Formats: sequence, structure tokens, C-alpha cells
Amino acid sequence: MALQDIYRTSLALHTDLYQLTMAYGYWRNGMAERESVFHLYFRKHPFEGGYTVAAGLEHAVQYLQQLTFTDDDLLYLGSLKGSQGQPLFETAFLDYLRQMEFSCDVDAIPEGTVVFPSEPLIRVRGPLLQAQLIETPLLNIINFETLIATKAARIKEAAKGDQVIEFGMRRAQGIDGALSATRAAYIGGADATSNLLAGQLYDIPVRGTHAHSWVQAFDSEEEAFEAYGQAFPKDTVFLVDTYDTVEGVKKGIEVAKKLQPQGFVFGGIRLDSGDLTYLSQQARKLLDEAGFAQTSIVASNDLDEHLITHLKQEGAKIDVWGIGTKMITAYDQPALGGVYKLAAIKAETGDWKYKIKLSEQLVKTSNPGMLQVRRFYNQERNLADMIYNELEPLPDQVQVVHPLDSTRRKSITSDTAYRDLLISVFTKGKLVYTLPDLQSIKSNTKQEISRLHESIRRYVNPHSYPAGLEEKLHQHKMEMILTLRGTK
Ligand SMILES: Nc1ncnc2c1ncn2[C@@H]1O[C@H](COP(=O)(O)OP(=O)(O)OP(=O)(O)O)[C@@H](O)[C@H]1O
Ligand SMILES: O=P(O)(O)OC[C@H]1O[C@H](OP(=O)(O)OP(=O)(O)O)[C@H](O)[C@@H]1O
Ligand SMILES: O=C(O)c1cccnc1
Repeated sequence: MALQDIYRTSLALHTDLYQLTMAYGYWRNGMAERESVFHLYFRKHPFEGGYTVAAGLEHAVQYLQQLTFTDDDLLYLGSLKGSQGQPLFETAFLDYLRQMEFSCDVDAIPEGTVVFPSEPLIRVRGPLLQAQLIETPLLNIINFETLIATKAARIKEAAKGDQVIEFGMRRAQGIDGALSATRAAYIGGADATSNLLAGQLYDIPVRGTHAHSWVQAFDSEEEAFEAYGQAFPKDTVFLVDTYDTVEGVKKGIEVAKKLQPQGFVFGGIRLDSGDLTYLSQQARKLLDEAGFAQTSIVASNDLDEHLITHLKQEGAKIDVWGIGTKMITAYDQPALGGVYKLAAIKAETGDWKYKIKLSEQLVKTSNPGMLQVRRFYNQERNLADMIYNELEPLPDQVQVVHPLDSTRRKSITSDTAYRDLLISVFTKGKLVYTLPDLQSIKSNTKQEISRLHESIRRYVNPHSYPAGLEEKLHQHKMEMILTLRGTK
């Protein structure tokens, strides 16, 4: 299901005003059709982590496929006025937008791939006006979904094989903050969600327990459990902490024993407050003693990868993790700072002119060219990633230069296996990529993360994976920086 089907309207105006004012400017200057190359990338892993999981491409594709200005969109743009009351856009420009058909080449790294700073997740090549216009929505989609997929991957990693259920909708940032995030969380590692719309639209398994209000609605906890158990006799989970957790577990056990002759299956209990280590140990003991060794213990309450790790180290007996706020909002880092930068433009002569955006900080200076990412690997591991310029020939023996410290280099022998990560998604505006189904994206993530060394996956001071610039690209970038600073 496409985003437009959910919102039931065109998303062409889902962008910043300045994209349209620049578009108008390019059109007036005869630059609208100038061929250009832009890259979407981030500069730093979120959560102080050592890797990032790419996500959001499917929604980006859907947005691009339907990029047309409707009559209503154009009417609105035509109604916009400048400070002197003059129309912002002239009619001939609006007519240009009316007939505009998306005609860029788009290359992208598939969802579920692990990615590193400065690597283009999306590369757009095509008419300047179009390639510029799509900056904001692409960033809006990719930044958010990549962030949440990465958070979910970290949480799943901490859970060490236990089930993780995403419970975040109520604390998410608005409707799409729940829907897109649920899909991204599933890509990253969540096993199921409580979000029914996401279940319906994306075929994500849905799961849940019950709320405290269910227990409060009855005169006693026993009555509440019995009524729920009768309504759902298979795999029922009782929330046991409404009044007193240990007493709640005991009552759950009594009700389960009472309903057992009717074929009741005691699926689990959920703990949602208090000391989760102590209470899960107590609950496990009581359940085991009562013959419910198979009954799971679900825990929720503001959990994230760090708390899960602590609870496991403390010896908590938790089998299933219900994670809401901290996953769905990427609580400790609510935005990924991905950017979209112009890297090359064709001169009137037909030659490419490379472009960079300078910054005081090297990490913020963009990379020139039409970039591709080459991943070198052996049977077990990914070895290094190299960003290179596809418009220039590569030497036989390549060197990867650390993006921030050019004295750190890695030579790659010419027999090393590799694959290029950016693949063709649109050619001249035509979709040429078959969007993978969500299950294969999810298993891709798992496989990708398993190929990273543990030191890169840890939460505290992770090792940095060798990802850098191909030596000639690095040299070219340095020359451009020196020229632009007037020191060459
Ligand atoms: N053993 C533990 N070690 C570390 N953190 C824990 C442990 N047990 C629970 N926590 C976490 O501590 C935080 C506070 O939990 P606690 O239940 O004390 O407060 P609360 O959420 O205000 O409780 P309530 O829901 O009853 O108001 C939660 O994020 C919870 O996940
Ligand atoms: O803690 P999170 O990771 O954000 O997970 C979602 C939370 O939402 C629910 O609490 P809430 O108090 O809203 O309702 P409840 O009565 O179902 O507990 C649930 O019990 C979790 O604690
Ligand atoms: O099903 C649950 O237990 C649930 C759903 C949403 C939020 N918290 C818990």
C-alpha cells in the first residue's frame, strides 16, 4: 500500500517552500533541465553506535512514482503571494510543473543494508529542477525510517534472541510517526507489533496482552483474569502488576489452574512496573513451581537496549520484551541528520563540473562526483567500504582513505570479493527495481548485521568499521577544498 493511499492525496507539496522557489529560479534561468547529481547520506551513526540500518526506500519509491502536481496543488501554488502582494510564481512556471514528468535516474542502497557515514543511501541524477525538488521528502522519509530501523536493530541485539514486540503507537510522533516507524522497527528487528494498521498494511504479525484498565474494570483481579482467559483461552497473557505484582502472579496461576480443564493455555504474564529483575525471578519461581514452566514472562516499562542489557546481566527471567516509547521515537536521538548535497552538474559543454559544499569541519564537507559504494568482503565478514566516483576510472589496486584522517589507509588486494551497494531503482524516471517484500528486507538486516564484527556492534565506544574514500576521490576532494579556500 502506497503512502498516498493512506493519506489519499498527492504528496507533491510535501516539501519545503524553498524547493519550489529554487525550482522557479532554475526554470527562469534556463537551468531546469541541467543534468545534475545529488547524494543523500548521513555523517554520523545515531545513538553513538557503530552501524546504521538503511530503511525507507519503499516509501521513497512510492513518493517518486507519483510525483505529479495536481490541479489543487497548482491552484495553491498560484495563490501564494510575496511580501508586496505579488504572485510568487508565474503561470507559465505552473504550467511547466503541470506537465513535468519525473525523469531522473535514482540509485539506492536496498533497505536492511548496514551503512556507514558519508555513503550515499540514495543517488539522484537528472534535471536539476527535479533532482532538487525531491530533497526534503527524501530526507523526511529516509532519515526517520533509517533511524528507527537502527534503534530496533540495537534493541533486538540486546534481547539476544528473545522476542521483541513493538508497543509504541501511543507515544509515537503522530500517525505516520507510528506507521512508518512500525515498519522500520520490523525491518530492524522487532518481531511483532501492537499496531493493527501496520499489521493490515504491511502484513506484520500483531500481538498484545491487555491493559491495566481491563483489571480495574472488574471487582477483583481474579475475575478480570478469568473473564479474559475465557474470552481468549489459548496463549493468554495476564498483566499482573495492577495492584501487587507477586500477588497478581499468584492469582494468575490460580485462574490458569481453574481454567486448565477447559483447555486453557497459560501463555504468559506481563510485568510493567517495579524491579523487573526481582519480580521476574519471583514470577518464574512461582510459575515453575505451579507447573507452568512454559509460561512466558513479558516485560515492558520504558525499556531500551541499555536497560535490556542491564536486566539480562542482573539475571532477569524475561522471555519477551514489549518496547514502546524508546524504540518508536528513537528517544535518545530523535532525528538522524542525513543531508542531500549537490555533487556534480553538467556544464553547457557537456562536461561534468564537480561540486562540494565546504565546511570548517571536514566531516561536513561533501564529496564530489557521481558516487558509488563498493563493499569488500570475505566469507564471514564485510572487510571495508569504499566510496568512489563512477565517472572516473579506478586503479587496479585501490586504497581506502579514512574520511577524517588521511594518514589512515587500507589497501585492498585486487582479488578481494566485492559488490557495489547502490543499485538502479529508476532509469529516466521509470521504475526498474522490484521492491523486495518486507520479510526478505527483514532477513537481509539480520544477515547484514551478522557480518559485522562484535566490536562494531557493541553500544559503548564501538570500533569504527573501515569505510572511506577511494584514494583518487580523496585527493580530488582535497584539491577542490584547497582551490575553494584560495590556497592553491
Ligand atoms: N532491575 C532493574 N534494573 C534497572 N532498571 C530497572 C529495573 N527494573 C525496572 N527498571 C526500570 O526502571 C525504570 C523505573 O521503573 P519503576 O517501575 O520503578 O517506575 P515507574 O515506571 O514509575 O513505575 P510505575 O509504573 O509503577 O509508576 C523503568 O524504566 C524500568 O524499566
Ligand atoms: O513503556 P513503553 O516502552 O513506552 O511501552 C508501552 C507502554 O504503554 C503501556 O503503558 P500505559 O500506561 O500507557 O498503559 P497500560 O495500562 O496498558 O499499562 C504499556 O503498559 C507500556 O508500559
Ligand atoms: O498489548 C500490550 O500489552 C500493549 C499494547 C500497547 C502498549 N502497551 C502494551
